[in-house]
Amino acid sequence: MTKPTGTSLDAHLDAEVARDPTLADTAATIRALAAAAIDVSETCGRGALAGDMGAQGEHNSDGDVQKALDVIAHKRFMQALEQAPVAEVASEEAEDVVVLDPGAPLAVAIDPLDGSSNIAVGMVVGTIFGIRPKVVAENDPNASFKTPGTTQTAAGFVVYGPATTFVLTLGNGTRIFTLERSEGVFRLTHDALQVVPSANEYAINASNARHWDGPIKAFIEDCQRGTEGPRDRDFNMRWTAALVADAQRVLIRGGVFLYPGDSRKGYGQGRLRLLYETAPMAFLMEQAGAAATDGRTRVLDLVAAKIHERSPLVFGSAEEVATVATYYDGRQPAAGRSPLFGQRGLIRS
Ligand SMILES: O=P(O)(O)OC[C@H]1O[C@](O)(COP(=O)(O)O)[C@@H](O)[C@@H]1O
Ligand SMILES: [Mg+2]
Ligand SMILES: [Mg+2]
Repeated sequence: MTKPTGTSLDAHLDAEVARDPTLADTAATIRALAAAAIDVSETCGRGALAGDMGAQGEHNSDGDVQKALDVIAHKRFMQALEQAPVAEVASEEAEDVVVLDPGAPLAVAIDPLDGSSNIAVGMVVGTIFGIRPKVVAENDPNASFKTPGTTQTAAGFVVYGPATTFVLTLGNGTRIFTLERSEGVFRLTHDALQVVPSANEYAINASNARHWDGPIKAFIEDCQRGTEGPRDRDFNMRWTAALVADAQRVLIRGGVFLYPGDSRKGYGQGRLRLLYETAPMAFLMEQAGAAATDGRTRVLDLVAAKIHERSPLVFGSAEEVATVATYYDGRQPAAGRSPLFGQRGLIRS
């Protein structure tokens, strides 16, 4: 781990704007989001004392049942973005794009509360955001969100865990800032992260195995076969049910995260949403020397047709992400795989 330098997030943003003055509005927006994140962290930190944060309400646009904390976080971040140079917001918790200051230069995609299934049981949750230039188009209110992830000027996520961390890129590396609660200041603790290219840890919700396509089944099966299979090394598995927690672990110690599309109804493109989950994560990962695809295609090149569009996601150590792609394009030997491979898990080493 790089030694904590203690630089504050504000000082880092000042330095980034000095490096590239076109980032001034992006930096102002990040400052607003960071202030709101501290408030949400306070609420998360009170756990059940803050009330039943997992209480179920309406369904959001993606069909998920909204939890109380989803709505609280959404409202707090929208308040923050009203005070920032932001024209419009695509939020997981709002059906349509929310217009704030039409003349402002930026658009923000946000997952106000990531890992919602963890709320009621007091496990790690987070927030994810991507910032991009506003695009004006006569007949399309969503035009700003119909550009590839490469147009993002910044991306980040917050982890409300044992510590509250603010993970950020403005296109000049990925860094982790940790909240010094006594000061109410985020301070640099992991500078210019570089994700190890190869690692022995994968993250996937293994309960969905029977729903995966052949390449994912084969990739995971080979990880599970360890030294007795073609990977010739043993793997460990983690699944936190919070994308932000898995992403922070991958940034710090490497590994590969997979949320593939599967055969369940509505999961053909997986569970995660391109604009406010996979594209911000992809920017952060690539800026840390890692990779992010939908299994085959670079996530940052993808363009959303709808603001809540889902996309499969594979990210992490670059060699592992590349290895997954070889299972899709048939470069992996099918040797030893029965024609019924995967239906009944016939391979038993
Ligand atoms: O419950 P599953 O299918 O394992 O999915 C877990 C994934 O769903 C998510 O919770 C989706 O995010 P939201 O909670 O913001 O909807 C991710 O954080 C997490 O990686
Ligand atoms: Mg989420
Ligand atoms: Mg969410």
